[in-house]
Amino acid sequence: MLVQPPNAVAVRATAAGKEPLFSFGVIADVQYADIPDGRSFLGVPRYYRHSLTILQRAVRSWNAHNHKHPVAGGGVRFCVNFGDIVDGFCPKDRSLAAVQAVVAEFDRFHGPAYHMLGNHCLYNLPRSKLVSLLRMPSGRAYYDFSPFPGYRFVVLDAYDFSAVGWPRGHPVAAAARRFLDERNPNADKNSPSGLAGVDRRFVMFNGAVGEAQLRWLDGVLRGAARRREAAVVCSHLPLHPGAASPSGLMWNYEEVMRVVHRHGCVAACLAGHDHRGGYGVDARGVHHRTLEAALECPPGTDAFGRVDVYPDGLTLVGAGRMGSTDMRLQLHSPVTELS
Ligand SMILES: Nc1ccn([C@@H]2O[C@H](COP(=O)(O)OP(=O)(O)OC[C@H](O)CO)[C@@H](O)[C@H]2O)c(=O)n1
Repeated sequence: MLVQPPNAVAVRATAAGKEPLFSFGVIADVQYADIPDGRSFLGVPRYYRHSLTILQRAVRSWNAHNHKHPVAGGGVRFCVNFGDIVDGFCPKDRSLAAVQAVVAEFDRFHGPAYHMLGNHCLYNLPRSKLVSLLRMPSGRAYYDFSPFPGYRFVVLDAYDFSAVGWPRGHPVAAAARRFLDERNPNADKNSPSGLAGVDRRFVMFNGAVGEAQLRWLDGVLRGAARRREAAVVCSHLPLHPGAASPSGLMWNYEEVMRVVHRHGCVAACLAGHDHRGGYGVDARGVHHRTLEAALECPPGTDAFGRVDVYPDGLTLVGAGRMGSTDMRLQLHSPVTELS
């Protein structure tokens, strides 16, 4: 059975020729640092300064769209930054200034910016400091908000259970380290060498949603389903093997997706982290879009986007290296049994 949110009633038109209900801006993996260009561990060029220019162009584009389309209730109402605001190579005495420089660019956007934590954020600054600098509305790194009647956005903390971002000796860091030791035999736990298929996700630069956050997610989605809201889940780490390389996935993506599928109200899961980007639809009809990184765009190129939300789906309008993706609503009846 197809379940639709209240404002989907009787509207089955495609995006063409229709005004969106509202739009939001997206950008991922800015990884800004005021340092010369470099390369990833695997040799992919990274443009640490140019990524800030891309963010500036993104903000100008979102603001200009609102100027051109001053639709009542519509327009680019907010933007979402999918994490890794600063790069791990940023000299640590300049981490704070780098994050502040990026936040200052988001402040030029004429609406709220919603952030999430990535591994590179946590290489630079303590999570409590980041939660405050990034003005996370709940005072913690996971939260939800409703930007438009009938819609709910959920932001996950993908490093809630992780070996990064917790002080040495912290019980979470110690437990996450034991978790990795049991699954990754390499001395360097950032290396997926020898791991096969989705087991390649068991590396230190990934993490998981912890038990308390899973219970919170269950409650938020239960409430959304009861109110017949359509939900969008935002996470630094991708949640579907069809939309990312195995080494980029969240450790417990299956557990998170069981909660997501249980309520039948999630239209799409959006993510960053896997810089090449990806897209797939899972067996329950949930769209998974991993966004291309700003960091790996050579000067003169871009990677950011705008998502137009229609009663029957979401359309990502990508700029530059961020491809456009049409995601029609396929919400299903809730799954009552865990599979
Ligand atoms: N095989 C590897 C890969 C990486 N590392 C080290 O791990 C740290 C994080 O890697 P990095 O590529 O910078 O992580 P990102 O979050 O930018 O990107 C994630 C991937 O794209 C997911 O698909 C860094 O210190 C690397 O040197 C490693 O040791 N061995």
